[in-house]
Amino acid sequence: MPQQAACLTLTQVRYAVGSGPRRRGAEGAAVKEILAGVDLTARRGEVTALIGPNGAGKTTTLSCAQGLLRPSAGEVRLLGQDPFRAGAQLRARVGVMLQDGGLPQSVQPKRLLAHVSRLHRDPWPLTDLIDRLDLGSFLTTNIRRLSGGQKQRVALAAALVGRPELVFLDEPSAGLDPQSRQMVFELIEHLRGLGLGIVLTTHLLEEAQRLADSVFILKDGVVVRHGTVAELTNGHSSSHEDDAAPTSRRLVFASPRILTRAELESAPLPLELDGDASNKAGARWAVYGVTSPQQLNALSQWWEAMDLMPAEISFEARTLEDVFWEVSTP
Ligand SMILES: Nc1ncnc2c1ncn2[C@@H]1O[C@H](COP(=O)(O)OP(=O)(O)OP(=O)(O)O)[C@@H](O)[C@H]1O
Repeated sequence: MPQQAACLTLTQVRYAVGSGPRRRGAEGAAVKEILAGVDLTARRGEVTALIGPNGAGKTTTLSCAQGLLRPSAGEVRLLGQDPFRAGAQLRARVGVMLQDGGLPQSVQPKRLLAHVSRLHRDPWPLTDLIDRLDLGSFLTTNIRRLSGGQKQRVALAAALVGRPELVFLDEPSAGLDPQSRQMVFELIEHLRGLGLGIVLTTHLLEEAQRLADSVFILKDGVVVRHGTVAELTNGHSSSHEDDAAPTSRRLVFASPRILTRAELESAPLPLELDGDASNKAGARWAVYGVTSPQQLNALSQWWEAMDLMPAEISFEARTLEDVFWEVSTP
């Protein structure tokens, strides 16, 4: 498949507080580097997900990408322009949905959307947007009185009403119930089909795994891994830290009984409870880094030493969540 055109590129973007071009003269100011050289490309017709632990710099990256913050160094090109210097014309081509919604509180969604719609030359037909996001039942309720999930959907509608070429979504499905989340997923897939570039941050790794064409994992202000979900979960990352990426799948076994601390400590390879399971009879344990028959043998000897016959053994493909944990754990 031919590669889609880039709609956003960040090249070695740095952002520091307590320094920066305007404050260079302020001697002795403590400098905190929040972004330490972020490289990122987002393409039209693709969903690009930015994931990473709290404080990794995701929101700061989006703010630099949108031109809300001026990087201390590096380059941002948003639809071919520098977003920090660009005028209203560029802003009209970009939709932004902020993490806290950023909505006026004492307005009804209907009035807000009609107002935003009038600001654009070729707005999305409001009836269609209202239908797709199921806003009909609370269109005339003041935004202040809406639930968190309803506000999220209004914020998403406001970001889309101008038919942007690129949309930034900061945690678009945070706080949504499963039904609303599904609605938002379907809308994002629809937007991708229309050829929009979609850049989103999320803490929901299933969401990134399901939606994203391209994933960037940020940690301590740098991209530590990036690639498609398949590339990342197979251990092939396009990042410069490639060499450190493990290439194994994980082995999962079900233990017929609780494992003692001493038994866990004597395991030949790192062991973790699978998902949100607890250490009980029947619990599934994941073993990472099984890449050779020798390691499999060591594991088997460990089971023998503990007189433990697993109720189930399987190799499973790694998920984005596994990759995330590998990257985020110190
Ligand atoms: N203006 C500022 N002054 C000082 N520190 C800041 C400033 N802006 C952001 N930070 C710090 O920079 C780090 C990155 O913040 P950012 O909001 O970009 O992270 P994030 O990945 O979006 O986090 P979260 O997942 O919690 O939303 C945090 O430690 C934050 O406290």
